[in-house]
Amino acid sequence: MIGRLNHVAIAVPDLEAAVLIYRDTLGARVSAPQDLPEHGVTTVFVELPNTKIELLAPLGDGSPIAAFLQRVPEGGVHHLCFEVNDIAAAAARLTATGARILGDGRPRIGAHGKPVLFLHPKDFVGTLVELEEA
Ligand SMILES: C[C@@H](C(=O)O)C(=O)SCCNC(=O)CCNC(=O)[C@H](O)C(C)(C)COP(=O)(O)OP(=O)(O)OC[C@H]1O[C@@H](n2cnc3c(N)ncnc32)[C@H](O)[C@@H]1OP(=O)(O)O
Ligand SMILES: [Co+2]
Repeated sequence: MIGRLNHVAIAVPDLEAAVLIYRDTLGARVSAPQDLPEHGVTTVFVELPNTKIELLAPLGDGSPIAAFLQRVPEGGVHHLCFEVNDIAAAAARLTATGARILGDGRPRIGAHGKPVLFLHPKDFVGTLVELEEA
């Protein structure tokens, strides 16, 4: 069911510092920051030949990454995003197995303008999983 690895997300306390590391120290191509108020994050994408790294900083009150950054103040790997062809079919299959979809269970439009949903890390060997419709 899952296809390509769309991105690996890293939650960071300081987006500018993280951009310097990826752009200047590691020499990667880095996008401009994008505020996504409906997701409570600001994102920067690092473009690699085979996938992307999503740098995530909290935006506004009640950001879903706030508690994570309290636990890991220096930042760390936050989620993996896999592509699926049909997100409604993927959601139906996953809920049938008992996996928990986070939020209201319905896909929302993600950073690439496509529907995304998130799966509870406790159901996926301790890793928060995002699915994005390809
Ligand atoms: C726009 C976009 C895009 O790419 O298109 C994005 O990615 S937006 C990316 C930001 N949006 C999201 O992440 C949306 C989905 N995420 C959420 O709803 C939340 O972050 C949760 C995953 C529910 C976690 O929330 P929070 O940390 O406040 O809850 P909590 O403290 O009760 O955590 C419950 C348990 O899950 C663990 N836990 C929390 N976050 C985790 C993570 N990222 N990876 C692995 N485990 C994690 C905690 O340690 C805790 O374990 P213990 O019970 O053992 O202590
Ligand atoms: Co993501």
